[in-house]
Amino acid sequence: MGILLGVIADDFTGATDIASILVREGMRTVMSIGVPAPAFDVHDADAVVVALKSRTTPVAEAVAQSLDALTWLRAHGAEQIFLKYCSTFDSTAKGNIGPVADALSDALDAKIAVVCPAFPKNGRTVFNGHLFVGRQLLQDSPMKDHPLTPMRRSDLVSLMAEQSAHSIGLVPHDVISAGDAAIADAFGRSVEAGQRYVVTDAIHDDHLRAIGRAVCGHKLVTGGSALAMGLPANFGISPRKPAERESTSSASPRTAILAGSCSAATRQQLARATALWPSRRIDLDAIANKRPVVEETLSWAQSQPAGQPVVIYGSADPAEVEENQARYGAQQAGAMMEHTLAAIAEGLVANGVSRLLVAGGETSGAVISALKVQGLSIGAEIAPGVPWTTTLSDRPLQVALKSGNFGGPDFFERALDISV
Ligand SMILES: Nc1ncnc2c1ncn2[C@@H]1O[C@H](COP(=O)(O)OP(=O)(O)OP(=O)(O)O)[C@@H](O)[C@H]1O
Ligand SMILES: O=C(O)[C@@H](O)C(=O)CO
Repeated sequence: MGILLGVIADDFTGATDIASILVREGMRTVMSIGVPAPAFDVHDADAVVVALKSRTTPVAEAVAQSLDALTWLRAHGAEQIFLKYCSTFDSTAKGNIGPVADALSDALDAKIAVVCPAFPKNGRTVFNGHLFVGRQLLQDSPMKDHPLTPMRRSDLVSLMAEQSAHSIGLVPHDVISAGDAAIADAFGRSVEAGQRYVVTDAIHDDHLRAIGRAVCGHKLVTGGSALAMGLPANFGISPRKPAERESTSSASPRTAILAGSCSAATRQQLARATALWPSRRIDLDAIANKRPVVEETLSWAQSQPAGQPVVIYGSADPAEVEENQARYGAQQAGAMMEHTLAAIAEGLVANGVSRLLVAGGETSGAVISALKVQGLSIGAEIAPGVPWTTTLSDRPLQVALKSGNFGGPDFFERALDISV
């Protein structure tokens, strides 16, 4: 028997985010880093999540990678495809959400697909087509200062219309609240009007579950991870009990926290972590000036007490990020920091670190790729959208990939209290 649901995620943290929701809702789920290799073991999975690093790559590359993932997922029986993007609709001026959705819907001959990044438990809601982060419109939230995908508008219909070749509709909250029949009618009208996509409002989880029921049978679904909570039921699968939370034993594995995310949430979490544990800041100028940053950081980490995590971060506030970007270019500044953190991760693992917490989607992509991880199994949830995972490899590592904006101020402390 093949898999039921195939997920194409545009970054690695987003992939673990949706995988943990599918697991919680009862789906046996495996996550592949990149398009699975021929030997990738699907076991008896109901869902496979393919984690790509396609959020900020050139459009053609993102489309090609996503189509490769689609080919693999369909060959393995996927009945429905979910394109997972960020709950803050992170995209560049050229995409990549629209062009990838267009390519997937063309390949699937999908007449309609919803667009719904809402994740109410993490404060992301869609109201009259506008995306909110907490009480702020997306464009007023800290996402306006994101180093790679600054989001300076909030109207999802026009954001999607700019990126896609197709016309876009909106199913507002009153229709969503009116229930399944009203939503199905609205979708039918959108198809008749020739709209390929419908942005759906969603303010709380019940809305997402209703939309989930309404997309039963859609070949393509697009959205944030929370929209996936309603999908397993369409395949006759019901939720499982959440994994038990236990304290880790006193013999904790050697642990490192690596942060490249510059989000307000990560910087707040780092403020606490650096007050608790040995920490070291990575300076972008030092990297640019070819100082031996990786070697120096590794030897510093080796000299720290083994029983405590080490905290290594490049994260900076918006003013400093802006200065760095003016000096080196946004892409180059990001790439220099990502490569450096990835090389540090490789060295740490070689030196015996076996538990890694990584903050930031691009950063996680760089770290996990450098460690040549091929897949992850999903464990206990630390915070909504952030599970512990174990690498599928001969020497398994415990890894948590935290989306920049996820988790409360005590995220890192909580994570270390929860067993994988
Ligand atoms: N001091 C710095 N100056 C400039 N860029 C930086 C600096 N520190 C980190 N960066 C870059 O900022 C980017 C942060 O993106 P990343 O996806 O890792 O975090 P995020 O966007 O907060 O997380 P998510 O995508 O999960 O929301 C990375 O490319 C990182 O290398
Ligand atoms: O949807 C989210 O916010 C996250 O899963 C993510 O994609 C951040 O990179």
